Amino acid sequence: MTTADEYDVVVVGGGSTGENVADRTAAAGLRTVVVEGGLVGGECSYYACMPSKALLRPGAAAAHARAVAGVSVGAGLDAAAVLARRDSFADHWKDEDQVAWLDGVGIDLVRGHGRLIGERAVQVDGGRVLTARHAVALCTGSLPALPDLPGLAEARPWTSREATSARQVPPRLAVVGGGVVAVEMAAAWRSLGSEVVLLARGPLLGRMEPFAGELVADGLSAAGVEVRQAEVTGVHRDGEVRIDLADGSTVVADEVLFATGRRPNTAELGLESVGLTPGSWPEVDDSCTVTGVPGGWLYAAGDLNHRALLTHQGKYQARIAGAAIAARARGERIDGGRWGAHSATADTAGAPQVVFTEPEAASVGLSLAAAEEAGLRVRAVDHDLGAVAGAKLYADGYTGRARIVVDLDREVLVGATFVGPGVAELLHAATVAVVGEVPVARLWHAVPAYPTVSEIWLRLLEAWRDGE
Ligand SMILES: Cc1cc2nc3c(=O)[nH]c(=O)nc-3n(C[C@H](O)[C@H](O)[C@H](O)COP(=O)(O)OP(=O)(O)OC[C@H]3O[C@@H](n4cnc5c(N)ncnc54)[C@H](O)[C@@H]3O)c2cc1C
Ligand SMILES: NC(=O)c1ccc[n+]([C@@H]2O[C@H](COP(=O)([O-])OP(=O)(O)OC[C@H]3O[C@@H](n4cnc5c(N)ncnc54)[C@H](O)[C@@H]3O)[C@@H](O)[C@H]2O)c1
Repeated sequence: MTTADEYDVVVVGGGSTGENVADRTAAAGLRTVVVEGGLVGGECSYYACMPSKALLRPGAAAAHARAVAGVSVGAGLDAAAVLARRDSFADHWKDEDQVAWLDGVGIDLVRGHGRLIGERAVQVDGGRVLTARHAVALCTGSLPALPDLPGLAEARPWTSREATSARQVPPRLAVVGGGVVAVEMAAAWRSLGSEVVLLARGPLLGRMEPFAGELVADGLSAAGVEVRQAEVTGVHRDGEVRIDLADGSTVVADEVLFATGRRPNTAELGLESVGLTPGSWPEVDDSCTVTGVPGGWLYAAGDLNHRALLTHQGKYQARIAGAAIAARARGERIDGGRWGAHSATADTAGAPQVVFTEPEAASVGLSLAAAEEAGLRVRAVDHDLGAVAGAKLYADGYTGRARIVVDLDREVLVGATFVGPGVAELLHAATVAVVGEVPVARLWHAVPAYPTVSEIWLRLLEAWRDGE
């Protein structure tokens, strides 16, 4: 027998995105429930951002210390201590704290697998039915996508989950892919002592400026990772793993990580009950309202809508969607214009991302290629980051590069990229410049302190002025 529970808002998926949608709708006085089938907090807390950055930070800290003459650092990392610190950043894979937070802000939690069964109705584990007076927000995230290769399933490959939660350092690790997960996990496990081979079928970090992938590849090679251009044709496990490559050679490893992208977590979500296709990425407008379903009651935010697969962008979409749900519930108009209160404009115009390798790669907005593809009249201005006094002080022999992409018609930045040690914290200034559409002429008055790495801004502006 099923029982019906009526809420104002039903959120399916309590990852970082779902938590933030619920936070906003509950704060607006709407009775909100979160349905979560795993751990409240989702991938970011337990199998993605937090554990991966906890694995990467010790190697980066050691590399930065080694790059300053006179500082003495031991040979390697204490892997057991690094893994223990990682465990604590993953809250030991327990979600009590996040459940307590939901409770504290008055959001109900129903544990189980949620599935749409029609308009404004979600069934949990085939039993209890939750109905929504105003909105259902789908925030079920994405799953690792594995290629269809002979022997792969039987070879029990690592996905991002095993790569962030493994308790032993594999002596030999092969990593397949050239995206963010591949380069970060290659760097992390190399720093912990694994022999790592990275098998990429194209340039690394293909969505960033080309120099980002090149400098990150150099950094990985310098750390001892073997970076190979290769197409994997088959995988077999017989104790160890054998990875066959298109050139006829074979790589042998103890574990193989497939970091080959993501697929939507919608196969078992009941999309067919509202006329959508199971297993697809739901299409949304800028307020994260699903466009294929009439009535404006269904939202999809975070990884699930495929706009920008990043925790901070998912949370941004959650704030936007939560505000849109609240506005519609009050009968107010949606402010959906460019940079409007209910428009996730930054997803396409100003989303920042940091790749936490050594060197780091940090970018916001459009690359030169993406800007040109979008039909903008742009000029890229580059500068050597290592030539800046602050960078020379930061690390002996500092190697890095920076680029701004300037829209020639409006004379504003539409993109910026920094690659080098410690550049992550440079990025937010660029995000403010891009999102604020600050005229280049005004940026001259934003004077970077001497001698910081931020003086790269001055060098870039001089290069722009001098037409280099
Ligand atoms: C290795 C790795 C490292 C990353 N590092 C970073 C980083 O440094 N910075 C960054 O910004 N991004 C990073 N990302 C991306 C980031 O993890 C995702 O963008 C983010 O987790 C998406 O959040 P979400 O809430 O949309 O989805 P998820 O975190 O996947 O949450 C979805 C939730 O829904 C639940 N769920 C799914 N289906 C159902 C259902 N039918 N019923 C009930 N519950 C359900 C799941 O259990 C889960 O808790 C990384 C990703 C990976 C793989
Ligand atoms: N620091 C961060 O911000 C961070 C860290 C990790 C992940 N993430 C997010 O998580 C998402 C997933 O990351 P990802 O690295 O898995 O995906 P990705 O889309 O960034 O990269 C996938 C890579 O796999 C390759 N690939 C795909 N199919 C393949 C095949 N059959 N054989 C060989 N190579 C193949 C692609 O060419 C690409 O290089 C990204 O969108 C990223 O934004 C962010």
